[in-house]
Amino acid sequence: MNEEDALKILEEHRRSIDNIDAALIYMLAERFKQTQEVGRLKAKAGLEPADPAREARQIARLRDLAGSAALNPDFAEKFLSFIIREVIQHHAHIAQIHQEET
Ligand SMILES: C=C(O[C@@H]1C=C(C(=O)O)C=C[C@H]1O)C(=O)O
Repeated sequence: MNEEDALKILEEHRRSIDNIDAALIYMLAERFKQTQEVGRLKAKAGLEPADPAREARQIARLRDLAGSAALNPDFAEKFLSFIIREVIQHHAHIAQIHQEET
């Protein structure tokens, strides 16, 4: 294959990759909207920011889904754990603000 043809194909792949990246950003934004609400709810009710039992269930489920989607389950776990760590930090921050206000 010559370079010109290869560059055309590369461009098509990259257009699709850009669409997927945009979808990921929108999906993450929606997820964080929900988790921020959960953080406020937990702060008001005095619940802990983290719920390790729920996380274990989510990780087991996503590892399973990853396996059937031909995605590396270790990567799926790392990715979800990274997001959850960030969410828990947000929850701890929301709880701290709530405590200072009451
Ligand atoms: C969102 C929650 O809070 C935390 C964050 C989670 C998540 O981002 O999915 C899951 C469990 C909790 O550690 C929750 O309890 O549902």
